[in-house]
Amino acid sequence: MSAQPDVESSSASDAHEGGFRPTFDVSTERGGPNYGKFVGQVREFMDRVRAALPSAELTDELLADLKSMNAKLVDFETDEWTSPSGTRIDLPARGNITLPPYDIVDAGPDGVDATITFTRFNLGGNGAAHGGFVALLFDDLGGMAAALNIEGICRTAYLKIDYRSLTPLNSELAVRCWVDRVEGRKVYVRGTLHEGDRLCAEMDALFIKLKPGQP
Ligand SMILES: CCCCCCCCCC(=O)SCCNC(=O)CCNC(=O)[C@H](O)C(C)(C)COP(=O)(O)OP(=O)(O)OC[C@H]1O[C@@H](n2cnc3c(N)ncnc32)[C@H](O)[C@@H]1OP(=O)(O)O
Repeated sequence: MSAQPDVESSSASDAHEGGFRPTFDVSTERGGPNYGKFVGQVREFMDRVRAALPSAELTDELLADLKSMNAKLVDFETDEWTSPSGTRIDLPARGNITLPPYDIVDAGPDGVDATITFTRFNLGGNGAAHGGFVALLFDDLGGMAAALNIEGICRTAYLKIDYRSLTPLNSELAVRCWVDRVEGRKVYVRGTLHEGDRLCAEMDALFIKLKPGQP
């Protein structure tokens, strides 16, 4: 972990008055020391499923394995504030398997710099990344840039992506998000995604600072 956003810690039992919790229990321990490797295996599995043409026998075998693994997790469900998948700030994308596994290079009020390598799971068509994953990447990192700039929690009001050139798989890309201007509760955020010098996509987004208790 080189430069993760400075998210304050709060007790999981803190009331948040029905609103988006402004602080949450960050953790580098939940799920154990091998939780990152576990997430890595989950991500590799999703890549391999996307890429594979399994035999009928292998599909049946994997189906049984997956039923067994799902059954093991049933009794360990927890809320979003304490699940390591989303709060493990030492892991790519906070360990959140929903997100592309970006790595934060630098994050602060001036903006967020990160790297991302899209893989087979992120395939859109004909070898390029799906535009929805590009938007997801920008939504999360744009929201982070907004939150760090205003020191408050925001929600996305709009998110506009210009896809300037194809976004490749299996190549490390640089993503940057920064606050362009703040007008009251309105936080205008811009972003870029590059492969080397080549611009793949740009973001223009509006995030709204939530009022106390606002969900
Ligand atoms: C460190 C961890 C970082 C984690 C980052 C995670 C980022 C993830 C972010 C998300 O994905 S959030 C989920 C997607 N977004 C939503 O579900 C939001 C759904 N919409 C809402 O909840 C409300 O519409 C919203 C909070 C965005 C705004 O409602 P409000 O009642 O708080 O504000 P209001 O409608 O009064 O608008 C405030 C100002 O923004 C303006 N505005 C709102 N929506 C707009 C819009 N879409 N376009 C342009 N302007 C807009 C509005 O005109 C007004 O301008 P003025 O102050 O000048 O009058």
